[in-house]
Amino acid sequence: MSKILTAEEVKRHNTRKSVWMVIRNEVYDVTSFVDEHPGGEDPILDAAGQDATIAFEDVGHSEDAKAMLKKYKIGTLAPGEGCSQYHRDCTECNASSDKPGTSDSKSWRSFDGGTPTSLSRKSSLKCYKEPLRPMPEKRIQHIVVPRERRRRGPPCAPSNSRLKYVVLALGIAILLGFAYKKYSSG
Ligand code: HEM
Repeated sequence: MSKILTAEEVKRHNTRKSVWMVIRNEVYDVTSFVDEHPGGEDPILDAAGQDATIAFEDVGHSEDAKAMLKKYKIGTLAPGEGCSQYHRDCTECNASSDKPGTSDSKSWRSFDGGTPTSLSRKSSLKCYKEPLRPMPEKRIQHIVVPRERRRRGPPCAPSNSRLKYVVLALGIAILLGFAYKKYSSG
């Protein structure tokens, strides 16, 4: 069974020595991954000890990256603990007393006393919502196919219809040649 962890515990692991973060209510210890992270150590260290759900999703991590998370999971956030705009499920937020902005708020923002810059873009949202489309699609917006590649065949090749006329004309010429030979000899 998954270990239940509090936001306070996660927050303590916010240095290079120990890097914990929350993504969709699951707690990950990614200390050993900091050096291996293909996106460099900075984004991971920036999110250390915090809820990194939106930071993680915003990058448009691949399915492989999402699958890798499993390896680093160490527990699940205690119910209500991560109730902030980064929370997975709005119904939980709405039902809970510790909504963001309230005086007894237990949101990550109030724990940290501020919103990390990478997350501030969505700070007006109450809950984190699944993006409608996978992020990688968003990143590949314009694929321009060079004009030359769109043509079929080399540019100087005779077109099919022109070839037909040439063959027809040759056939007629041969037939006329035979007919002329026959009448002139006979
Ligand atoms: C905590 C677990 C994390 C894992 C397992 C992980 C894994 C990966 C992997 C495998 C890639 C290579 C590209 C891909 O396959 O998507 C990547 C790229 C990247 N990651 Fe992470 N990542 C994690 C957390 C984060 C966080 C919290 C951030 C914060 C913003 C972040 C920012 C980035 C960036 C900026 C790139 C480069 C993207 C690019 O070049 O297009 N990652 N990550």
